[in-house]
Amino acid sequence: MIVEEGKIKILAPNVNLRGPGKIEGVFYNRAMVFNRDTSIFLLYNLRVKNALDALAATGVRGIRFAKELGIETTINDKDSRAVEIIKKNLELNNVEARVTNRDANALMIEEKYNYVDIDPFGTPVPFIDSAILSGKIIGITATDTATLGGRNRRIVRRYLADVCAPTELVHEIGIRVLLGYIGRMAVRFDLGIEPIISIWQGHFYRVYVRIKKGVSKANATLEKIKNTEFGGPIWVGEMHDFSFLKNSKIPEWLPTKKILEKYLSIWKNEKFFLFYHLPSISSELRVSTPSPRQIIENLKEQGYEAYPTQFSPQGIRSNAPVDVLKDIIKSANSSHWESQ
Ligand SMILES: C[S@@+](CC[C@H](N)C(=O)[O-])C[C@H]1O[C@@H](n2cnc3c(N)ncnc32)[C@H](O)[C@@H]1O
Repeated sequence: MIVEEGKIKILAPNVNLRGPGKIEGVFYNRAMVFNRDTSIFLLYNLRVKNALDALAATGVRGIRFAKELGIETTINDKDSRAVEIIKKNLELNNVEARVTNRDANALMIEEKYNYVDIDPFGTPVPFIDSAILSGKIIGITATDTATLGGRNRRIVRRYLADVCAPTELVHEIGIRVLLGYIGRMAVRFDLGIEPIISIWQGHFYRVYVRIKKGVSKANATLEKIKNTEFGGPIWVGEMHDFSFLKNSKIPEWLPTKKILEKYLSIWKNEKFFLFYHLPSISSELRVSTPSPRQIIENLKEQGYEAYPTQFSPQGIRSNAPVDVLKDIIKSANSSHWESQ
């Protein structure tokens, strides 16, 4: 089957239209178009010279790097059937890239890249050490979201963490477990990390991280990894690079441009550690939940910062203390009844 994505066409022997699934063989996952678009978005704005698509399957991501961005790309998969498909797909798109048939870890230990992409089935843990050593910037997908968020506490230890969060916070905690893990692995090599974008969409997390050399960067990274009331160790620093996001542009041709626009408008201000979940606070107060937009306005009127979050349409990120928020919710409820 031939599928189109962005500016390329892909010969895909197995196509998965929804969710991560467990299809055998070389497969193309339609549910990951947004995931791939975020890497095109990042590299379009960072303008790197070379990149490694370390776990490539059909090669769709790496071929997009080469064709859409003109990046010198190495496309790798340890499965020789995948490598055959990748070569055919390069021909199909009339574009060149280096294709390798190696174990990704062996390749990354030997070679350095401006950007390294790790997009495995399930957990990225087996590839993180070598990705940190190979890439100046790394993009990591994790589809083991239940594990990372602590819903499977038995195996969250895979990330050397122990967390337990209320349902509404599970995905932010999960991303912070992942960032915390990458950070702790980096500091062992006297390296530090700086997140550029952190993403949750349905069944995956995706983080883009700069790897910074030096003891001071490693120390600064450790400062941002702590135990919290929801367990740990987790990343407690910012999840995004706001100056990068502020100056970034979305390429016109991305198939999920509209979705990315929505996310970007949220990421640009997605500050602070965790968020307030309005329905939880309202139910504690036994009142109804006002609209998040109204609460954000009220908080701003009182001089606080307040923003939406990608993790919940009913969530608000703010530097206001919870009591201020409770007062606002209560008065929103009484003015609602007065106006009836
Ligand atoms: C989820 S798929 C990659 C999907 C692809 N990045 C995309 O965007 O469509 C994971 C791929 O990793 C490959 N793989 C698994 N372990 C590997 C290893 N140790 N070294 C290289 N490739 C590996 C598998 O053969 C599979 O094709």
